[in-house]
Amino acid sequence: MSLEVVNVDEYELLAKAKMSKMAFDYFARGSEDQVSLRENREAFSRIRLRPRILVDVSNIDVATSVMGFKISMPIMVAPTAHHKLAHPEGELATARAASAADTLMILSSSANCSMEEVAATGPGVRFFQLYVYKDRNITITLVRRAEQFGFKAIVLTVDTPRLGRREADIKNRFKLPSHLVYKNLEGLMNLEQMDKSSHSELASWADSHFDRSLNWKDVEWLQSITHLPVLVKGILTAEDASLALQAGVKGIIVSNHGARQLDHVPATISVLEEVVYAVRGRVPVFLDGGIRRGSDVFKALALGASGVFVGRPVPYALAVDGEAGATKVLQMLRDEFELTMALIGVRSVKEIRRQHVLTEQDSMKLALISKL
Ligand SMILES: Cc1cc2nc3c(=O)[nH]c(=O)nc-3n(C[C@H](O)[C@H](O)[C@H](O)COP(=O)(O)O)c2cc1C
Ligand SMILES: CCCCC(=O)C(=O)O
Repeated sequence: MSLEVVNVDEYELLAKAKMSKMAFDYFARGSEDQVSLRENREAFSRIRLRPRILVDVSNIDVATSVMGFKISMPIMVAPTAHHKLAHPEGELATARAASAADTLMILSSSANCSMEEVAATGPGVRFFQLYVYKDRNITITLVRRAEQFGFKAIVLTVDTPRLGRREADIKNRFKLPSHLVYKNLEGLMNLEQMDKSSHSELASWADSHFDRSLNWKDVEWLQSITHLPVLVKGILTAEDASLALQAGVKGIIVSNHGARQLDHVPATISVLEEVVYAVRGRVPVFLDGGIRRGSDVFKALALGASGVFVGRPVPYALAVDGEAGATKVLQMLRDEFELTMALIGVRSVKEIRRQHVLTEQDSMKLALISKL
């Protein structure tokens, strides 16, 4: 297929043309009124860049290291469920693309491929994303498998005691096609068993199986059953960042679940700095939500993130062009990030500074000071 895709967003339109309405809406939409979904993007556009000129940028190094693992760039793959809805190779194609880009991937616990299958695609730095189910033995088994199949950390998603209200899925009566399964959970639970209170099978499934009682004590419990580092994904406030540190987590992902959970929460890029401030360098802070350009990556790093994760663009690109599409998404973001660095006058990730960006709050403060 000769397609000249020149930016990440173009994959969304191409994917829409290829996928069923039910599948596309599942990937694309946020919850309720899509306020946070829009805001995740718009908040990036309100941040301005402050380039420095006449810096020798003939050599630029975008490589970094995340929790002790060297990767080629601070751009990684977020856990998104059901990649076989996008492409028959599912998460296997994603894993190959992440490895080829020499970057890190988080495998969703709701993937259509198992940890074992993903591990068998070859070497790669991979974390496993965990939901905690009512039956704790399932969680223990998943953690053991993550250890066994070489996953390097557990990413506990903490913003989903219940599924957010995704009205497109309700209208479309979202249902996973019968040939696709929650591969990591096969044999561990009755996958058919769910209350039918919602027209979305996803919501019914989550509401039947997710443990709504999950709390900070369980974060400590999770760490007590594994030697793998535990990160929490879904922190949006300084208060919770402090509690996460008290609970002993090894990393924090600032995330609003791609605006699919509580609507009207702020964009993740708008709250990153308060979390970074609360954490004060004790553990790495990452961000996901609305990353579509290399300049978004730069802005997140300038505001204190150690790296970012990309969600929807990966399944969109898979739908359009399989593994090659996912590879291209990572390559385009990397190239744009490198170009942004060059035009801003920084040569390595370490040289990115807070002074390279101007937020709305900065502008307000400057305006106030100038009136004094
Ligand atoms: C289709 C889809 C499925 C997702 N599945 C999961 C999941 O299984 N576990 C999880 O922790 N987050 C999940 N997320 C949230 C992503 O990890 C991530 O927070 C979000 O997609 C980032 O925003 P972006 O899509 O704007 O890049 C999902 C998001 C989408 C869009
Ligand atoms: C049952 C959870 C499905 C995956 C998920 O987290 C999402 O669709 O956002």
